[in-house]
Amino acid sequence: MDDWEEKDAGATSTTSSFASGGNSWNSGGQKNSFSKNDNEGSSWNSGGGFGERGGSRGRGGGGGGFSRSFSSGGDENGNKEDGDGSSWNGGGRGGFRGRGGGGSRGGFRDSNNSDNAENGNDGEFRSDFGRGRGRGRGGGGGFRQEGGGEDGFQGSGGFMGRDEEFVPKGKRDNESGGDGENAGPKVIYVPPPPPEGDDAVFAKFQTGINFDKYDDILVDVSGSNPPPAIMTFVEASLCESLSKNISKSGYVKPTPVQKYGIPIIMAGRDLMACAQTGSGKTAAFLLPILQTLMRDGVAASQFSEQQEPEAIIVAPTRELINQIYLEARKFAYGTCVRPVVVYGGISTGYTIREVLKGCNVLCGTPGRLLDIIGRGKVGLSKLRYLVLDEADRMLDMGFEPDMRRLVGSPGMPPKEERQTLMFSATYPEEIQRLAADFLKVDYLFLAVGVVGGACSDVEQLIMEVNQFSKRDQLLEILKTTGNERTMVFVETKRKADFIATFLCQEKLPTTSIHGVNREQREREQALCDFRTGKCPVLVATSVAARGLDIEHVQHVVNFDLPNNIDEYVHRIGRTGRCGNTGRALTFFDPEADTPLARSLVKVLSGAQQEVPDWLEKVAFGAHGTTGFNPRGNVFASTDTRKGGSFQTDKQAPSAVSSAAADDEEWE
Ligand SMILES: Nc1ncnc2c1ncn2[C@@H]1O[C@H](COP(=O)(O)OP(=O)(O)OP(=O)(O)O)[C@@H](O)[C@H]1O
Repeated sequence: MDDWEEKDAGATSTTSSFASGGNSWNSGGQKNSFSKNDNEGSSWNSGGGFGERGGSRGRGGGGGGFSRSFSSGGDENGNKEDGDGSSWNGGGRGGFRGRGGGGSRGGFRDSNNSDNAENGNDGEFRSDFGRGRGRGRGGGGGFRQEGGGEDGFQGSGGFMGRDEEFVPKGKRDNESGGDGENAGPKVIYVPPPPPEGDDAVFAKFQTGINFDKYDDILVDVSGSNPPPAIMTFVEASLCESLSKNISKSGYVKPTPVQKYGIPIIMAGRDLMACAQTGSGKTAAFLLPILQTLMRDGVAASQFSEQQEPEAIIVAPTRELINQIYLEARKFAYGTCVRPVVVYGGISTGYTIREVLKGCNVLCGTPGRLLDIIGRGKVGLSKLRYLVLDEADRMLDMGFEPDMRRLVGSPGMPPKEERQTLMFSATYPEEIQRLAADFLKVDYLFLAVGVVGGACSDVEQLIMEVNQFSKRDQLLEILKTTGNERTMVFVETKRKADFIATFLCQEKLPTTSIHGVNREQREREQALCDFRTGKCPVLVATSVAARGLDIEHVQHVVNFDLPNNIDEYVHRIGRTGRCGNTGRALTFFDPEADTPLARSLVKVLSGAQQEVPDWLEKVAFGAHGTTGFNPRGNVFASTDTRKGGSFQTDKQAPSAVSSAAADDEEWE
C-alpha cells in the first residue's frame, strides 16, 4: 500500500478567525472617503507605535505573544525528509520557543505539528531568529489562540520589528520540491467539498458601472498573424454546455482580454497576455481550453492509476489556485471534463485520491504539482496546455526553478508540442525575456492597456504617515468606513497578527491571512470569514496580493508599501474589479518608502489619478533623481520583442530577486 493510500484521519476544522464570536463592530459613521489630508500636521506618536525601529523591539514587556495549541493528530503524507531538517518544535537552532521565551513571555509559540506546509520556511525563519536579536520578549501581549479558536485575542501589544522576519526567499523550500510539503510532519487537513447546486456553483460577481468602459481600453497584439478578435461569446462558437455555463455565470459579453485571448488560444498560438487586475483573465484562458477539450470529447478516466491531464494550470498561492479551480469547475459543470486542484497544506492522500478519480485540467501550486508528478500519479504525455497565471511571479527568482523543473519533467511535451499561455497584470521586461524560454518563437503578446498599469477603476490615495502614526490612522479610517470590506496589507506575518489583534480589541471584527505558521484550514477560514462579511477587515501579507477575487471589497489599505511597484498594482487590484469602483489608500512613510516614489508617481499618473505635490517632490527631489533605485520597478509599455519599450524607472538588476526574497510566504 502506498503511503497516500492510508486513510485520512478525520480532519478537524478549528475556527481560527480572530474575531471574537461575541464581538460587534462599530459600523460607525457615514461612508467617508479617505482623505489624504487626514494626517497632515499630525504629530509623531512614538508612544503608540509598534516599536518597529528600535522602540519596543527589545525585551521590554513580556507576558504575551502568540501562542497556539492545536492538536493535529497524525501524519500520513509520506513526505520526504526536508534537507533543512528543521521541525517546528525541535528548537535545535534557536526557534521561537527557545528564544521566544516559551510563548507565555512573549514571542511566538506554536505547538501545532501539522503546519508543515510552512516548515520549509520555518527552518530559515528560526535560523534568522537565532541571530539573537532579542526578539520574543518585545511587547506585552499579543495573540493567544487555543484549539477552539473563537476567543481571539488577549494581551496588549508586542510587535517586534520591521526587519525581523526576513526570510530569504531564494532559499525557500524550492530545493525540497516546492511548497513545503516535503518537510516536517504530515498534513491531514481535508478541505470542505466544493459547492454543489447551480446557485452555489454559479454565484456571480456583479459587474460594475464601468464594465462597458473596458471596451475603450487600447489593445495591442504583437507577433505575426494574430487571429481576429471576437466581439461576442457567440462568435467564439463555443459548444452548448460551455455557452450555457457562461451565461449561468452572468457573463453577457467578453472583456477585452477575452475578446482577443480566446481566439488566439483557440488558434493554437502561444500567448503572453497582460491585462489589468480584475478584468477577466481567468476566463480568457479557461474558456478556450475547456472548449477544445469538450469539442474533442475528452473524458476523465476513473480507472487509471496514472492520470494524464490535457491541461496544467499553475499559480503562486493556494487560495488563488483553488479559486481558478472553482472557476474551471464552474465552466465545466455538467460536462465530462474534470478539473482537479492540488496544493500544499492539505492531505496528500486526499489530494491523490481526488486526482485518481479522473483529471483533465490539473490546477496546482508548483510544489504539489511537482510532487504528484514525481510520485507517478500524473503523466504528461497527453498534455496540450500549460498555463502560468501570475506569470511574472511564476518566473521570478522564487519560482523559476520550479517552473524549469516542471517543464523538464519526464514526459512533458517540448514547447513546440504544447501550447504555453501566460497571464498577468504586470510583466517586468526581464521576466518577459525569460518567459520566451518557455514559449514558441512565434508567440503572441497581448497588451490590454498599459503593461503593468494599475486598474483605473481604483481611486488611489497616498497619505504621508510616519510609521508610528500608522496604527492610529488605520483605526480612524476603519471607523469611518463601517463594515465595508477592507483589505489591509502589511509587510510581515507578525504585523498582520498584531494589527488584527489590535483592531479586534477596538471592536472591529478582523481576521488575518499570511503564509507562515498558518495552517491551511486557518487560511481558508480567514478568507471565508472575510468573504461572508463575518470579518469585514482582512489584514494580509503579500500572500493575498495577487489574483484573489472577492466580491464587495471596497477598500485596500497599504499599511506598509510593498518593496516593488508591481506588487502595489496587484494589491490595489483586489478592489475595483470587473467594472466596479474601489479605493486604495497607501501610507507613505518617507523614511522608508522614498525609493518607490517615482514608480508610484508613474503608476498614479498612468491610471489618471491625482499625484500629490509632496509625493512628486519626494519622487523627483534629491532621493528620486539619481540613478539607483533598488525598490523601484519597471513597467514596460510593450512587448519587449519590439525593442522600443520604455521604462519608468530603470530597474536595478536585483529588484526582482529582492522582491522575491522579501516575500516571506509564497507557496
Ligand atoms: N465577461 C465577463 N462578464 C462578467 N463577469 C466577468 C467576465 N469575465 C470575468 N468576469 C468576472 O470578473 C471577476 C474578475 O475576473 P478574474 O478574477 O479572472 O480577473 P483577473 O484579470 O484574473 O484579475 P487578477 O489580475 O487580479 O488576477 C471574476 O469574478 C469573474 O467571474
